[in-house]
Amino acid sequence: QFVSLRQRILSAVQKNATRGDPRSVIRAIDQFCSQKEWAMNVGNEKGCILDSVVSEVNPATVLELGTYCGYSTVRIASLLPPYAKFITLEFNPDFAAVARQVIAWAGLEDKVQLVEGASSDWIPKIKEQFGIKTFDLVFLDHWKEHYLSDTKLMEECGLLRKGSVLLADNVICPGAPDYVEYVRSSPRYKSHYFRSHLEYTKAEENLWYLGIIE
Ligand SMILES: O=C(NC/C=C/[C@H]1O[C@@H](Sc2ccncc2)[C@H](O)[C@@H]1O)c1cc([N+](=O)[O-])cc(O)c1O
Ligand SMILES: [Mg+2]
Repeated sequence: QFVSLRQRILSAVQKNATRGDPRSVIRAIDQFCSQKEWAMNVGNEKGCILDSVVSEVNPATVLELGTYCGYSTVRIASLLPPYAKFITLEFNPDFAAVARQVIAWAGLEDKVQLVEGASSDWIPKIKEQFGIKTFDLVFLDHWKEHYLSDTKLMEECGLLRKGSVLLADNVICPGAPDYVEYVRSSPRYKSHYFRSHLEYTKAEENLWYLGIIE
């Protein structure tokens, strides 16, 4: 019968990765997506940039928008200090179900809370539901047309502070032009981009790094 791409990614992890070894989970997904079928994981090239930003920020609180199969969730969670609080929001229950199993295979289920639902519904509830004041790091990788509205919503909900870092995937491809325009023209943000390539391809892409300066 038909097996979905997300199921094939999960099977590749269960077949080729070692339980409790996050790096082997990442490698298994990257091998599957570069050799068998493309999927919209952030991938290894941009993933290394993500790793360096996580290591540099060394965040106590992290929010990921768009879990998908949990690839970037595993990359981030494997680098966090023990006391860190990491929330990842996923709208699609089928992707959430696969991501939970990928995160568990990596042995990181205690490091991250996967919350199902829409970011626009959950962002206003995070403070009281999870006891988080502000986020040190936010990784945006969900619907590109929601980057701007969700960033404004996080500002309005007081979830961002001076020093918070926002890292956005796909500002070139598929693109988030309104978001780039807003942050580039806002005095609140110091921004720059990391040149890279679209996952598993040679297409030009950037990760968009934003530091909140006031
Ligand atoms: O479309 C892309 N990503 C959209 C990702 C969406 C993910 O986030 C939620 S939506 C949601 C909504 C609200 N709250 C949480 C999650 C979806 O269920 C999916 O898991 C994309 C596309 C390409 N590409 O090349 O076409 C490359 C990429 O790297 C991409 O990230
Ligand atoms: Mg992406």
